[in-house]
Amino acid sequence: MKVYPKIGIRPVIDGRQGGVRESLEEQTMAMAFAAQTLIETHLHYADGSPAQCVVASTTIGGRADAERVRQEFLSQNVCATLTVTPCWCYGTETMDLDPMTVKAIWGFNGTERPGAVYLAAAAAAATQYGLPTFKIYGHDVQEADDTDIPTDVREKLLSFARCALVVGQMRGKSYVNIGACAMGIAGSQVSTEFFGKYLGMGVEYVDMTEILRRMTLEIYDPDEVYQVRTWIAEKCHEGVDINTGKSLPDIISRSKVVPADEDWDFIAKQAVIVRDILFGNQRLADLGWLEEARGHNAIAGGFQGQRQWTDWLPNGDFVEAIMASTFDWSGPRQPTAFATENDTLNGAAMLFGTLLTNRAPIFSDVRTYWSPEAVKRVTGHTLQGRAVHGVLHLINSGATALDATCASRDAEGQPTMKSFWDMQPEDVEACLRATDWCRANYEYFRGGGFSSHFKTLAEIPLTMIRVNLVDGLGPTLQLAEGYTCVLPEDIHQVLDERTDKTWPTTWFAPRLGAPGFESVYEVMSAWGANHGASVFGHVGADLLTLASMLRIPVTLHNVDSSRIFRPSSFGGFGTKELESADVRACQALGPMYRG
Ligand SMILES: C[C@H](O)[C@@H](O)[C@@H](O)C(=O)CO
Ligand SMILES: [Mn+2]
Repeated sequence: MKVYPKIGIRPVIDGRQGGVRESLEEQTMAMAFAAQTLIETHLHYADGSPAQCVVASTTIGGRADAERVRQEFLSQNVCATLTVTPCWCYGTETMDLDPMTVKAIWGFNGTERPGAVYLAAAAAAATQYGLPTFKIYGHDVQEADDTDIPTDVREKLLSFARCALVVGQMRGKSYVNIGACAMGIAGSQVSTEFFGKYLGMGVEYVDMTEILRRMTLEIYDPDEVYQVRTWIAEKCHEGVDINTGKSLPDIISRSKVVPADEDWDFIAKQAVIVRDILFGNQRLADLGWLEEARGHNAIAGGFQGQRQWTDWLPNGDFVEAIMASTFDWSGPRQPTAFATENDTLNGAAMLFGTLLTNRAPIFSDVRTYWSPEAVKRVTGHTLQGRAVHGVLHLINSGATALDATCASRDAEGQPTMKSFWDMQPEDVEACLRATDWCRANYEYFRGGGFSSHFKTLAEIPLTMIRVNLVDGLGPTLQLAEGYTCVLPEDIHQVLDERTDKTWPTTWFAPRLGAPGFESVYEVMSAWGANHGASVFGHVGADLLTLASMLRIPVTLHNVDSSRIFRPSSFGGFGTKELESADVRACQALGPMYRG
């Protein structure tokens, strides 16, 4: 039975019996239950289940109560605690001292009993003790009997809980590393220290030959493979074949060992097998393959592909695109952060984005900066609207979710990218109709295969994310909030056909103005690697909060300082230069799972 990571809610109280404690019991518990209701009715786990909290059975008036509650939480997989109080309490005698929980304290802003004073005292202790804690305190004084949660407090409670549940969902799970390093991409050289010490995850190593072993020994559900093959035939429409008419060198024609008309058969098996490697499949146990049935405890993964696979076998683009999407042949289901070229750091960025938003991730090369001048020169078109300052061409074969077509429609009929549990059959059909599957470019992919091909059809808010490893500093995060842009079809064609025209394209314009965001060109220049992972919405503030929980400094972002929500102790490293304070706080704290 799955024990979901939970938010443990700790109602803390002035322990003085004989009047004070008794007079506060009801209000204190009411705060705890109000916070529980807010979180459980607004947040979801990645599998669509409602978020879960566990409220302490008693108020906490001192260390004995605190320990009793800690014991209660032990069996509940509590990854974070939210301490709530309307009054003065005794800081270190009641605070959560567990180094492995993410912490916040909500001090009620009511002046009859000073909840703010406990908040400040406990936060000071947390700073002294190296237990980073988020402070939550309403802007306006409330009546003591007011059980409503003010909007500013709601937003911080939800942001804290949303990010804390991302931390909890990653903890104990695996990045499944299928293959090795792709084409010398440093992010493709997996760091067990990063995944282990910063995310609390394990790395599972699976050689690409495992896919061939399972194909050869038929370690897959033949009925499902048939279902996939049938679905592909019905739903995956082939696009242009740029190999047609080309006299390919002998080295290429000799390299393609799967006949072209059998590529989809091969790919259907590959898709089922890769999913089974990550998550397991009870059907394999029915077929006698007990070990394979258990999977590798994945929450994310990546496939090397290039080049030792794709130089002779059909590529993994279909597998990667479908894994990242909110649906497959069985209908809507949870998307997976699954990195092409096994770029593990972009896989981590995909994971952060999809767990924070419960939307599908987009994996892209940050391929080209198109200045307005260059677009004018080659097309005669003047970029307008959100593209007016130039655009970044986000494009990569493989792991771009088909949701990025933006063919899905929200309740108002507007283009969007949805959570899988909101995907309607017509959304799935629309995403598939907006995608065609082009034969792989044999010059790149000698083994053939098919690549998803589409363009993002709408202007939506988008946040692009990157995790980098910086020697001497460790992991860092970059993010850029902005918008996708829709270029006139003829203009898109000209620009798209100058590069790999058989892959998915998203035109992206980062929001300018913040330091490092002086121009679209500057954003690309500052970006830490060839890849970026993007998700629907402007989620930069939550990414900053999540990064601070993981002690990963953010070295590029365009989030207004008023939206930044980090543990109060980060302010102890300075309040003027927030970026350097962030770096120093993360360095001082070190990774959460430092062993
Ligand atoms: C097909 C090519 O090798 C691409 O995979 C390559 O240009 C990249 O995407 C590099 O990130
Ligand atoms: Mn790439």
